[in-house]
Amino acid sequence: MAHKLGDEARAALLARFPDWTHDPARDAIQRRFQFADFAQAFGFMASVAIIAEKMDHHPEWSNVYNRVDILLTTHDCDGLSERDARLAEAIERLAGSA
Ligand SMILES: C[C@H](O)[C@H](O)[C@H]1CNC2=NC(N)=NC(=O)C2=N1
Repeated sequence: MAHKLGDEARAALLARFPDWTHDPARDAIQRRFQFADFAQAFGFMASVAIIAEKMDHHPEWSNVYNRVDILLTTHDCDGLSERDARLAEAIERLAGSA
């Protein structure tokens, strides 16, 4: 069972991922990624999808051409959990190598 982050842990997560913005209403973090073209964007999404499935933790996302908007939150606890931090970490790594 995922546990919702407390205030201190949430602040630490937000500090760790400065390129992500916090949505207080959802208790979620979100970020826009921009790629050279659709193929790059979709390849990134495919890589994220594989990792998300392995983690059993999935993004809420949308794609328009070369843009991918990702929102992370944990539905099981209706807010941010350590699972979101782990997935954000993996997404940042993939984006860095894209
Ligand atoms: C049954 C399945 O393990 C759960 O629904 C998983 C799937 N992926 C998930 N993804 C996210 N973002 N939050 C969850 O609580 C969650 N739960």
